[in-house]
Amino acid sequence: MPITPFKNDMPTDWGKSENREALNKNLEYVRTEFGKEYPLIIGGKEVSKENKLASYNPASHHEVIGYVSQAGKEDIEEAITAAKKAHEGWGAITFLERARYLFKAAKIMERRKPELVAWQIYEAGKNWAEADGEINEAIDFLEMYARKAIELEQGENLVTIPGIENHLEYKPLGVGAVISPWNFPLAIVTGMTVSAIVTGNTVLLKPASLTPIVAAKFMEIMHEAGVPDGVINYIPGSSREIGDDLVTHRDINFISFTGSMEAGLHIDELAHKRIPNQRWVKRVVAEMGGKNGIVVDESADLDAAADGIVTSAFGYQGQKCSAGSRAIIHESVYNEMVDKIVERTKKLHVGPGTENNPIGPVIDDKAFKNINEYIEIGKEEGKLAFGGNSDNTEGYYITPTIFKDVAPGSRIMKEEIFGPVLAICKASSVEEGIDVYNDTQFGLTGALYTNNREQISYARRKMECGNLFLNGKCTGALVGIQPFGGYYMSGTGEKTGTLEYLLHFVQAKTIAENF
Ligand SMILES: NC(=O)c1ccc[n+]([C@@H]2O[C@H](COP(=O)([O-])OP(=O)(O)OC[C@H]3O[C@@H](n4cnc5c(N)ncnc54)[C@H](O)[C@@H]3O)[C@@H](O)[C@H]2O)c1
Ligand SMILES: N[C@@H](CCC=O)C(=O)O
Repeated sequence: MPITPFKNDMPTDWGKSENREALNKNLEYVRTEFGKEYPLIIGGKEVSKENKLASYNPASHHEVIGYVSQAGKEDIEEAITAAKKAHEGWGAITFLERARYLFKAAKIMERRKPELVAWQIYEAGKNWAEADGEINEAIDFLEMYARKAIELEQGENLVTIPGIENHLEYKPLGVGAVISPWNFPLAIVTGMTVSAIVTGNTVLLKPASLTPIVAAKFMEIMHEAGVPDGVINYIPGSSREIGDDLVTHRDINFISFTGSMEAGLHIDELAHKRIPNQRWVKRVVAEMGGKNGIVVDESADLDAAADGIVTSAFGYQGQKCSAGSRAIIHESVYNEMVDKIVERTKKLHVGPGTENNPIGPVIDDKAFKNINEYIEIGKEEGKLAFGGNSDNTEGYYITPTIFKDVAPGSRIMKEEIFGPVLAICKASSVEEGIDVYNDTQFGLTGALYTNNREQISYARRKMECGNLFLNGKCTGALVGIQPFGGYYMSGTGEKTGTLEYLLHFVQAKTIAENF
């Protein structure tokens, strides 16, 4: 079967009654699965532990979604042994053979989409579109990495000289750790894991403790796709208990991490400490946080800019690494823009994702407290223009909150809040606005709204971020269309979904045969 060109998976049309019915049926079905236990999976075997962690519904925090066995140090050893064994066969087959498992998994995911959307809604607190978009992204990663891996098969075209056959081929690194965040519990788990395995490596997957059940669903899909035992070992557990052992283990050759800057830097530092009998310099891929922003010029389409700002700031409650938590607005349209932003935000209803509310709960009690602390800081640093209320009696709800007249260097303009909080400040020109935009440690996503061509060219050169959007929102990058990944303290890596990203997980070997 010839492999067709890559195409992005399409969002579900919720206007169609059959799609709404399928989701409602699955919301009911998934509910009947609440409270189940999920074991570790090591070398294909289920390992149930006494130490279990409950995963809760953030929209209704007395509800347990399920219980997940927690890996201890001994399980890390077992999983590494299983992964090493599995690597003997998996690392030896071709890229094309491995890619076929990804194509198969993409089809299974597509078939199970309404169920996966339902799990996301319950465990991650997403609404329908956010949950659906994540399944699209996971499918896109499977389809894209499969195709990119096939490109690696032929190696590199080398200069030829008579009498010698020269060849460059790509070899896997061996066993690695995949450490994922909670906010994209399917898409990022899928992207990180399959990029590592399609290149011939075997992995230990440590999902985030807040969303391990969606990751268990990913494991089911990869199993159904026929991925051999031991290629992906599922080892949820406390990062405090097992994190350092995993990262420093002599036989872990690479760590693919996505999460906060703090954890990423800790892992990066630890991974590069010398260890006895070291055979590898570990590779660390660390995709980290952001403090993204949108700059608006007086020439911009102000309605489009207000739409973009509100969607970027409050989509998934601002819990995206790409969230646009700052708006930097030209002084001549400042008041008008603030009004437009507030007016749109007022219409965002807060409530559970099951009912498809635009704003759902934040992920847990810790996030709820942290975001509320930032709201208190915001009251000192700016003027509250909207929101500022929260209620955690049933779920962890925070109204989308807007601060205006915030000074450029203030904390809410520089620190990642990871919640529904938008800081707005004034600039006297786009150039000044871009300077303010650039004034953070991060460099993940950014946007400029303007109708001035010179400013567009200026932003192309000067806005320091991995993903720049011109006259568009700064969230929702699509695989293959806007390959994703940041500058500075936002990440070390190449863009996700690309051939270069796959090169993180291989080493090149040249072979010269003289005739
Ligand atoms: N750049 C990106 O592509 C991207 C994508 C999604 C999320 N993020 C970032 O992730 C963060 C939110 O996710 P989070 O709260 O899950 O992040 P986090 O750093 O708390 O946790 C991420 C993962 O790392 C593990 N971990 C934490 N400390 C560890 C340690 N010492 N050793 C080993 N593992 C450890 C966690 O258990 C979890 O699995 C935000 O900062 C967000 O911006 C970035
Ligand atoms: N890739 C996603 C963000 C992932 C991080 O949380 C976006 O583009 O919005």
